Amino acid sequence: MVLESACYDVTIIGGGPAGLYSAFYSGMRDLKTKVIEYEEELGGKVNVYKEKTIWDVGGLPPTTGAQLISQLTDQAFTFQPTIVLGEQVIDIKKMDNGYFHITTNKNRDHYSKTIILATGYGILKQTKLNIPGAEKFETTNLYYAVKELGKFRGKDVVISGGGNSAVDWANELEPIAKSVTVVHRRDQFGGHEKFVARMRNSSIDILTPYAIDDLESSQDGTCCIENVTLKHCENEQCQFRKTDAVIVNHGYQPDLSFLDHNSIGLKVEERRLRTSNQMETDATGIFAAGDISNHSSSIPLIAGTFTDAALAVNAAKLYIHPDADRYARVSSHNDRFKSQ
Ligand SMILES: Cc1cc2nc3c(=O)[nH]c(=O)nc-3n(C[C@H](O)[C@H](O)[C@H](O)COP(=O)(O)OP(=O)(O)OC[C@H]3O[C@@H](n4cnc5c(N)ncnc54)[C@H](O)[C@@H]3O)c2cc1C
Repeated sequence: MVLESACYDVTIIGGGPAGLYSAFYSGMRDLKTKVIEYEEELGGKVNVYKEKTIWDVGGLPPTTGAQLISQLTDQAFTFQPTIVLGEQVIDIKKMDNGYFHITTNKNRDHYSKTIILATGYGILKQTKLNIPGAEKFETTNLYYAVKELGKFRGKDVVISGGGNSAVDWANELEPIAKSVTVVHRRDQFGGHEKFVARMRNSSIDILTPYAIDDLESSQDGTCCIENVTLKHCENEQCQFRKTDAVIVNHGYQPDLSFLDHNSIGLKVEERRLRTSNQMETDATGIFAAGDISNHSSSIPLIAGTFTDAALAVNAAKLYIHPDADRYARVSSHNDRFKSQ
């Protein structure tokens, strides 16, 4: 028997942009709210690009990832939700009274009338370089994320990868590094056309179709990479680069295993959850927002998470209180702000 006082109206799983905005919006709708996040910090994927400039959130001047996290977190705390950090949700069950029982890897139990899944593509593990012994350089000059741009000032940097991240980091580093070489298996790059064009028209040395084949350690006993061997993917000819830092952006292997084996009817298709345009999943009482949600208008960008979050919270409100207003009122008319 679960005490009503231990039960939340809404439990949001994931503390990235979708989860943080859901927490704010849920407070606006006067719902008792909890956020459960696996990492020890809020912000979701934005934590991997804290120093990158984000240009495409409406109404915000170009903002760093760190600033965006700070502002989203402040906003999420407006109505004092309960925040649980460092816990991975591993199971969700529906109880006889219709409430949800959520279990985490810390053997803790959480109870909720509704759930908003804001897990992104899941817990992210970076795809590592497939070269024996590469891991020993991770404490020196092999990077899977750029947390501090200043570290690369005046350095010869090799970036491996051809997606958004590789292109963005190449452009961000070009003005401050001594040299930037981008190595990619294909001739085509992902990301916004404008940023790919900027990379191609800069001093960045682009090598395609090449891949890193070997890392050579320095002789001074510091366990740093000093040279990289780059192999042509078709004719296998090699090029060599002296380097101070290697950045690898080969994407992520996401862990969404708790949804793969769920007993409540959630359907995962290509690592995303099928949702209606009101953010309902296939399991009644469970809604989704952000990158995890797959609906006809979904867009895997920060701006898209905000609309999803508002829709998911409104749907959760109606699920608990069918007579409630369908939408929250304009924020300046919202009763909750009269006391702020
Ligand atoms: C390098 C890079 C650059 C980007 N640049 C931009 C940009 O410039 N502009 C833009 O609009 N978008 C950008 N994006 C995309 C943007 O970051 C995502 O669209 C956004 O973060 C999605 O937010 P989300 O809350 O849905 O998911 P996420 O940010 O992925 O957050 C999900 C959270 O859920 C947690 N979680 C997952 N599973 C569990 C579990 N079982 N239990 C507990 N917690 C769990 C995760 O730890 C994570 O913190 C970029 C993405 C990357 C990778």
